[in-house]
Amino acid sequence: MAELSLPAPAKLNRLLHITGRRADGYHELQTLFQFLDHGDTLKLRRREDQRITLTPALPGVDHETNLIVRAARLLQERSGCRLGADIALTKRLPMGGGLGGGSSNAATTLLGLARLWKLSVSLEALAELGLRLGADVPVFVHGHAAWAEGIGERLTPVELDTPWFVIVHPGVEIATPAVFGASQLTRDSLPISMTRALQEGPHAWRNDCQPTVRRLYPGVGEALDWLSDFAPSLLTGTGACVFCRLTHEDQADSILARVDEGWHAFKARGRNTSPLHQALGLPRSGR
Ligand SMILES: C[C@](O)(CO)[C@H](O)COP(=O)(O)OP(=O)(O)OC[C@H]1O[C@@H](n2ccc(N)nc2=O)[C@H](O)[C@@H]1O
Ligand SMILES: Nc1ncnc2c1ncn2[C@@H]1O[C@H](COP(=O)(O)OP(=O)(O)OP(=O)(O)O)[C@@H](O)[C@H]1O
Repeated sequence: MAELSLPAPAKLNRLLHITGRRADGYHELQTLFQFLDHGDTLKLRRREDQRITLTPALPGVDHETNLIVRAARLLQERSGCRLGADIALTKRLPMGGGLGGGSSNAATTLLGLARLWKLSVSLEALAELGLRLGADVPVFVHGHAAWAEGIGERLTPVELDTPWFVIVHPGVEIATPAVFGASQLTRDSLPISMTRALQEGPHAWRNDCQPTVRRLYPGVGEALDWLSDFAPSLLTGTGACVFCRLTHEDQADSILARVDEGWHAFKARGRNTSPLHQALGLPRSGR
């Protein structure tokens, strides 16, 4: 096998609490991660030399800073592998959308290249490597919906409802550090137990970044207000995407038919097992 075509799915933060800030500036979170059956696609082809090529380039992202290239280089360094890869990316996820596109691209690269290069490396080791690239990478590596704590890397697998979602991107790119650096951000939510969060259920779930993002990016507030007329809506991550939960696909279709021009919107189904892990035929992660 010299070539693989693999999904890099989106994630939603179904709930996001900020419970503190560490000395290094990173925030302590509690979140519920779930995957969507929608995302980018990576085609990976093995090279016999050590070059990593990526097409097309992403606007505003240098080759060496692209998370796909960084993930590939990290894996080469860590494993001592002398192979390379030609990688073709089909980008569907908006950048700076809170859907974890870059992190998911990195995780797909790590798992895909480990398979292509026939490396014997555990998911645990790949998740550790991934954490150096971003707080959201480990959940994509482990591949199961999860309750996350720490900076998002301490994961407990969970089973969540798997409804249809409508996801709206209001055409604003939000840099995660801009939200985490905002002075008004709530940083002192009381930690709750995973059991309590799951018992309370989707009706009670909130995102602590939402009030700050509304204030800083009025376009996101408009999308939230618009979508909330159909069903309770929330921000994912630090935005800019907002989503609502629906029981039937045709409810999603009727919302999509009314979306404003200038907004990008799509429907997707929640998935507790990552489409990446399904594509690779990986058994459920043991943690
Ligand atoms: C908000 C979430 O999307 C929730 O899933 C993630 O926690 C963000 O994860 P990510 O995009 O992978 O973030 P990283 O690339 O690790 O960090 C980007 C920047 O966001 C801030 N950051 C990120 C994660 C975190 N727990 N606390 C932070 O304060 C830091 O300023 C960091 O420099
Ligand atoms: N392969 C990649 N795909 C997307 N963004 C990348 C990639 N490599 C580097 N980046 C950089 O990372 C930034 C964040 O991208 P990403 O799409 O992951 O945002 P996000 O969905 O808001 O992430 P999160 O939810 O993890 O905060 C981009 O603005 C871009 O500069």
